Amino acid sequence: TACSSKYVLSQIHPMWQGPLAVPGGDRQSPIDIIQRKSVFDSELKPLVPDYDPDTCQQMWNNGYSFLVEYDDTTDKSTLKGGPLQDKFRLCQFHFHWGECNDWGSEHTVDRRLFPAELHLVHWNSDKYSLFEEAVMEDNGLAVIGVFLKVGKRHEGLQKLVDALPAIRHKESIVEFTRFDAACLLPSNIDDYWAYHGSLTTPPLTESVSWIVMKQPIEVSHDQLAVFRSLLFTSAEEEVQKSMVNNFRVQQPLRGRTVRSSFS
Ligand SMILES: N=Nc1ccc(S(N)(=O)=O)cc1
Ligand SMILES: [Zn+2]
Repeated sequence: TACSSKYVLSQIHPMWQGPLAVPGGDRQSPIDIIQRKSVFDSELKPLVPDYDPDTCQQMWNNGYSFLVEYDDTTDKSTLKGGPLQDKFRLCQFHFHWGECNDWGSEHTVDRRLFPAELHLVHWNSDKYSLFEEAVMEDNGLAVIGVFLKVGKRHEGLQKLVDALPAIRHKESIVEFTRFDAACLLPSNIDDYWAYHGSLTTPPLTESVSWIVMKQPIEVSHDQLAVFRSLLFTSAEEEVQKSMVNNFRVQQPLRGRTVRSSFS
């Protein structure tokens, strides 16, 4: 298959015929993180995620990825610390992945691609009252990126994998409760890179404080295969398209500095 050869992703996947770069955008995401060019910042504090599993509500297929959505009407599931000055509320998490294990992540580390990447999306509840407001503002959002690599089965992920067949098609939704998003974080959350960037899907707004974990989490080959059983297309459409390669290509750094919390 294309995955066996080192075939360059020359064709732009249908979903990316949209605006590949935002005109005038000079802090777009994702990026390649060049380790030797990142700058250690001793001021970076430990991250403090504090997630309440009771705020987990539903899981749905939005035609780009699948989202696990949290009740963000109160400060029950929050993130603070790290590079952040304010308190941020967890609103959803989702993933990006490839058609095979050779690629799929959005960020890369020294050009290394991972088979998938988790994004935990939070908005600044000290400054704004809705995600929709925060998404337009500088430092309105904080997204934690976690790389997935193929290895042992991830027990916490399995509850989520078991629910995926119920949302195969675009716009399908299923109740999904009592899920602790913290179980998807790596054991070491003190080592991360921090930089200012954007959403990686439309509206591509430059409002994100990115926090990319150094340590990947391990998931099994079979768990990733279930991600690939999802569809971009709704039940009504004649031609069904597998939901794979739902990642954006790396964007120019444009002079930004990537800070590291570790030396
Ligand atoms: N419209 N909401 C969005 C939220 C997060 C992201 S991402 N992939 O940057 O975390 C993209 C869009
Ligand atoms: Zn994402």
